[in-house]
Amino acid sequence: MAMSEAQVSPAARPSETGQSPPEVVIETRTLSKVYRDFWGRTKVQALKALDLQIYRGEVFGLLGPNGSGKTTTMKLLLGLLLPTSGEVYVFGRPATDVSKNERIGYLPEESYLYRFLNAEETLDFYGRLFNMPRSVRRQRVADLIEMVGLTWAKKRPLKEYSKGMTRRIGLAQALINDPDLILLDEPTSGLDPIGTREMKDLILRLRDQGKTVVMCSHLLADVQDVCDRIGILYQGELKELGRVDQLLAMRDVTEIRVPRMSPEAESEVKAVLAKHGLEILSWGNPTTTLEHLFLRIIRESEEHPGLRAHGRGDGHADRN
Ligand SMILES: Nc1ncnc2c1ncn2[C@@H]1O[C@H](COP(=O)(O)OP(=O)(O)OP(=O)(O)O)[C@@H](O)[C@H]1O
Repeated sequence: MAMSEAQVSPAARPSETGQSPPEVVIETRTLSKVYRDFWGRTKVQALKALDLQIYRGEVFGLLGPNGSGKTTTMKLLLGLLLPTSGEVYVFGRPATDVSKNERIGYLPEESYLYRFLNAEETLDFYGRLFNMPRSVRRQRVADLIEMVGLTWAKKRPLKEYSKGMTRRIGLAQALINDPDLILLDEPTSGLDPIGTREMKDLILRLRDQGKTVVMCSHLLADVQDVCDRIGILYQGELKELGRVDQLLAMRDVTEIRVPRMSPEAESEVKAVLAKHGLEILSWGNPTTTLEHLFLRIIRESEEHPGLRAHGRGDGHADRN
């Protein structure tokens, strides 16, 4: 993700500006989890000696293949599971201290919501669990429904919701208590490209408000798009950790982008490169992303209903 100076997360700032270190929101120290069977025998070592710090105001992505320990880590952070060994601190308190959960919002991989309640009733119910006064609750519910784009369906029972709509109401529920830390398990799963873009924009908005977001996802393009830092788990071990832009940078390749070149300029540039003994690894027009193309077509179709000329593989791609 190309980040402007203003977008750089607090996690990146100290080394660049010499300011005081960022606030640590999550800290795990040699955190391990073993699932045991009925007789107490080791069944699965789900997490092995995880050392991790996550800072205020960053979007952190936890990646890994199926069964690598992502959900286990989330549950340990929430205090839903107890570690076999090691420590977990959230907001400086042990994860088992449930009072810290008042500052956490959690979107599980599958939301278990009451199918016969509508969106308003669902959020009102969760607002009541947080002892929110009626007037505050009413406003918060309306704001969240608007934020996740479900105003048009707010009176429909959740059993009629599509997977994408269910994901949205799940997110609204996770945000009901205006949490400082938001844990999202597969936030974009089941969403169409528009819903995915909206979810990603929402995550970035939460980050810009100073919230901390930790997300697990198999959708790597989404992770690359929104995460400041990632950790990659494999069989319960942290194999890689770092800033996305730094991990993905190809330091031994130089890329230059200029507006379309004239044939004369092209041959001159090629001559200069040859003079310096530089082999051209690729030359041509860059491509846009499929997400960009899809969103542009939908936007244009909304603005101009009716038949659309298609099949333009002729270089009309967006520049970025
Ligand atoms: N309750 C449980 N009892 C026994 N083993 C479990 C339990 N929950 C998870 N495991 C095992 O722990 C390991 C890690 O599981 P976890 O659900 O944390 O992985 P994950 O990375 O979230 O996977 P996925 O991408 O499939 O959601 C897996 O081998 C899983 O089978």
